[in-house]
Amino acid sequence: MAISNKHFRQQIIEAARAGETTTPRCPHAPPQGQCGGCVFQDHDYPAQVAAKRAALCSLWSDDLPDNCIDTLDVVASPNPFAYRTRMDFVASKERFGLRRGGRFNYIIDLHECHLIPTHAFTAARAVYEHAMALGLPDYNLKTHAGFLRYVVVRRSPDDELLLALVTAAPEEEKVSAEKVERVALAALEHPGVLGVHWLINATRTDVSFGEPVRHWGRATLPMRVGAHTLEIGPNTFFQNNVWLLMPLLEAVRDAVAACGHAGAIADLYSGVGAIALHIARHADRIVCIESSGESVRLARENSVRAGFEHIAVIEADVADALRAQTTGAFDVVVADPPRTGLGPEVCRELLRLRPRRIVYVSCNPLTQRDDIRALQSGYRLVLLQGYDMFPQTPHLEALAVLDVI
Ligand SMILES: C[S@@+](CC[C@H](N)C(=O)[O-])C[C@H]1O[C@@H](n2cnc3c(N)ncnc32)[C@H](O)[C@@H]1O
Repeated sequence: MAISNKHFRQQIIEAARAGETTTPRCPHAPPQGQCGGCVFQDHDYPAQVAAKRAALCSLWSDDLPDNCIDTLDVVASPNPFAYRTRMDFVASKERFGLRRGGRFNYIIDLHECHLIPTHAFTAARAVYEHAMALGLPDYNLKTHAGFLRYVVVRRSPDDELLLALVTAAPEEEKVSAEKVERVALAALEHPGVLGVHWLINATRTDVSFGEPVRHWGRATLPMRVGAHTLEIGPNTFFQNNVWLLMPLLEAVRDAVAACGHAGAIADLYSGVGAIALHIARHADRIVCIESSGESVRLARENSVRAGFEHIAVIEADVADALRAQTTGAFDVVVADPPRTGLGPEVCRELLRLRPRRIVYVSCNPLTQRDDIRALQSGYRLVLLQGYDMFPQTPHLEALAVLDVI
């Protein structure tokens, strides 16, 4: 049955709302508030996880036998609050916060947010207030006038912080630069803040990334994950849930290790190398493929710092890089694509390359299911497990393991 992302999310929301109610921790969360960041904070966390499990089972009901559906599980987040490693707060029309559910241009002015620790929210809000006090105008999403677009806070498992002011191109460069510097230097005084970036997004596109202009303090944030520390930058991706990060990486590592020591493993969509470092001991050679230049540079530095000389990081589009490989080039492939999934082209290349095992981490179960269907002429699904990386929201992550037929 064809199902849209919207329908899938709605299914989760409705099922969670059928569960036990509880008092939301945050006054901005529904039903009292209208913040779109948390959709069902007023419902028990176990009911949220059960709703995600039910939606995953229903999604797979046509493809898997009943006994597999019965054992399908979603791993709960050990803590459903203060879990995020990144929050992107919008600054617009004298408001600082998140969008109202379903409304692009209506920002809920937040005075607390429980998806990140209190000190992380306080530091981000202080940046906004200081910028406003200095007369750096926030950004109007409709007219595109103004300057400060987002305050982004990245947070490590050790609760250290890297902040970014994402702005439009300044009209008066020198005056704006001086004011941004004052905001950044004051932000560095907040507990846990290691560094502050100024990023410029001069386009009309509403994204919370930008061209790095300058930074104060540290340029990167150390993310200590298990035995390794990975440096991340202001524009790099990192897994979003500090509490489930290690369980997910361990499950990926176990799925890789179960194949025995490999000659070569490909880590597709490798980011700054979080997965590569955790599976490094299980192969003679790891080939990471990643399109973001900033992530590629950091992945190389992270591998060297971890003492691994057998990790190569290729800056390329995954489909292009796979096309250049010969059949049998990789014993195992790990893939962790963006929400759009692998897509038909990458699936075609994987069928041609025929790795023994594909370990597929996904933040979009719908595209993951489509990709697995596209791979079924050469692969059978041997494990599927949900991970609630995004409590209080209708999103979930899923890990699939496929073996060659
Ligand atoms: C979901 S993240 C996974 C990152 C990494 N595996 C981790 O665990 O931190 C997806 C990554 O794929 C990269 N990416 C997106 N499209 C790509 C493409 N077509 N080719 C290569 N990399 C891509 C993004 O820059 C991002 O780093």
